[in-house]
Amino acid sequence: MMRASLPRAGRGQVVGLLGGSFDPPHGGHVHITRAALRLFGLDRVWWLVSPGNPLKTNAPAPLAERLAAAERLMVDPRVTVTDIEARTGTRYTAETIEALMALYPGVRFVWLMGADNLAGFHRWERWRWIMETVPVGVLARPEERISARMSPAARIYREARLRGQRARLLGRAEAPAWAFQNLPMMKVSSSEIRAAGRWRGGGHTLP
Ligand SMILES: Nc1ncnc2c1ncn2[C@@H]1O[C@H](COP(=O)(O)OP(=O)(O)OP(=O)(O)O)[C@@H](O)[C@H]1O
Ligand SMILES: O=C(O)c1ccc[n+]([C@@H]2O[C@H](COP(=O)([O-])O)[C@@H](O)[C@H]2O)c1
Repeated sequence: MMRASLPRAGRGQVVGLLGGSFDPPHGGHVHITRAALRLFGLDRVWWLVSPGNPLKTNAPAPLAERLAAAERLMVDPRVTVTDIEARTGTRYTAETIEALMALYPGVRFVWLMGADNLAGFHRWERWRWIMETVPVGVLARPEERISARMSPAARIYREARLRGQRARLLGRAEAPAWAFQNLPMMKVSSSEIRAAGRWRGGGHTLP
């Protein structure tokens, strides 16, 4: 079931995009969203609840259940939970960003992700295009700081990193630009919650 309308954004606004399976959403997602708003100079964050991660083989719980859980958890007027990837029919992040740029001319998008995703970012479809097109904000995640910092993406784009206080300029920066933000970390993940049987939507596997 899809949402009735697309999220709104005005020209010149800076919108952070947090893509994820959110299977289920948890406090770590809320924590990094608030940190990103504060630290990267963002006006809004949209949670892009993914119909399915292209690199994951297990199907997530139904999209409607994940959206509903995300809306219950993330209550902040600056944050919108959206199923926009189901509407645009895009799965790969590069395609999604392309579609959003066409739908929202004049809006500045920033891609957000946890450090675990920076570590494997070079395996994403057209990842260099993403780096060259939108600023990228990376939030520290337990046990992932070193692998993220040593990753091919971090090494190749070393010069484009905004360090320290300059991370606040990320939202207005021209790509390539990225920032790695250390913050008090929350050791929580969707997989742990599913493994503990605390998510009734879990346990779906692809045929
Ligand atoms: N505790 C956390 N700290 C920092 N980043 C996080 C945390 N939890 C999730 N993220 C980031 O949020 C985004 C969406 O995460 P996702 O929905 O895949 O949750 P997850 O907990 O990583 O799921 P799974 O355990 O199934 O891989 C990703 O960029 C991920 O790196
Ligand atoms: O575009 C890709 O190649 C790609 C590969 C892996 C993950 N992603 C995106 O990264 C986000 C986090 O994914 P996940 O499954 O770790 O929650 C989500 O928006 C995915 O669509 C994108």
